[in-house]
Amino acid sequence: MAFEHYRNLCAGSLTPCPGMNVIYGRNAQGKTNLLEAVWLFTGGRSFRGARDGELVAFGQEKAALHLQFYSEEREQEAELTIQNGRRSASLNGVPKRSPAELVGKFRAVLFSPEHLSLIKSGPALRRNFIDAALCQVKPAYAPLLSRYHHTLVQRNALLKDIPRHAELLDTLEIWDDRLARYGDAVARERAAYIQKIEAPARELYAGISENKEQFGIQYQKSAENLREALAAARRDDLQSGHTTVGPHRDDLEVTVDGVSARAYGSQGQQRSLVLALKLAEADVLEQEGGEAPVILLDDVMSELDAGRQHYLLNRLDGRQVFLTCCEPGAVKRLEEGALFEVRRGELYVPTSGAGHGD
Ligand SMILES: Nc1ncnc2c1ncn2[C@@H]1O[C@H](COP(=O)(O)OP(=O)(O)OP(=O)(O)O)[C@@H](O)[C@H]1O
Repeated sequence: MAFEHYRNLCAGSLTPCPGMNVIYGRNAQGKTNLLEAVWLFTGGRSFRGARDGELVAFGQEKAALHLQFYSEEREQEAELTIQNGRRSASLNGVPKRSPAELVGKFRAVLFSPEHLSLIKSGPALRRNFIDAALCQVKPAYAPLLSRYHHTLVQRNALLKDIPRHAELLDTLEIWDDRLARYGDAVARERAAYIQKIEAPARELYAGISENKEQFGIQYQKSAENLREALAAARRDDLQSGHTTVGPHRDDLEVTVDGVSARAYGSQGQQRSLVLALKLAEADVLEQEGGEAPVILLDDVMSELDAGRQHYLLNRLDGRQVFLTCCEPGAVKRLEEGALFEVRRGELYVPTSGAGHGD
């Protein structure tokens, strides 16, 4: 992996080992920037919600990233450049029309402290958890989801225009049909993914929690038949100026012993559930894609107690992991990994560590 003028990372490269790669350093040195750069090769956007233009180092015009990876049983390489507020990509020397065309090529699972509030946060984070995973499991899902969101934006604009232009009311039918078609497909894919993830997540949760609690997970649709629900909600939608039913309002319900983990789960239970869901995401990605995804753990170890840290590291044995932390000595076993220190945007390989790189 090589980078140039990416956020505070000036110019350098990282040669990781196939197992645990520990990227450590003090706060605000560039550790997360490095993981974010790796994540961009999944074809998605910055996991911090940054605009593309914000990824270019202050005072520079262009950022460049290069990644060599093994996928589809061969060595591949991808390049990303960010210039004029836009990302562009190439794969094995061939320019792509959009970076989204990289989706499904290089696959990764990201686990960061924000995910720890997955159970108790609002539904948007839970929908995002499903969508981010599903885009990689099934690359055709990404354009479907973006068609749904595009149609939703159009319908909402129309809902706001109709009170001033009554003649537009007839066109609402067309948008309802389109939204229902894409929306039903989005909800179907999400529900199928949740079904797939349930068994591995249940097994993982049993392993982490070491007791016999029953784990359950269910995709909750805001409407069974979206076309009918849109018609029924039309008056409300026209009044509020936005669409009140559809997959953008759906949620994910996680239960322990039959009761909502969000409403009743302890903080410990919620953390174990998130850990189980994230590890299950990696298992499903591997099952479906035939290859193990790369695991990106951003600053998550310090948020987990010793038992959960131990479980996580054991379960990830044999996978390629990139983990950021402030102090590798604080977590048992991390010092056995390849160590990379980040200091003010520069990458160093400590001479006493087991790490290697350039
Ligand atoms: N476009 C940019 N150009 C230059 N520097 C940037 C840019 N965007 C962010 N930074 C700098 O990157 C640094 C933050 O890096 P990063 O988020 O990777 O920190 P970190 O090492 O993960 O720290 P922590 O342990 O606190 O999470 C900040 O100093 C910030 O000012």
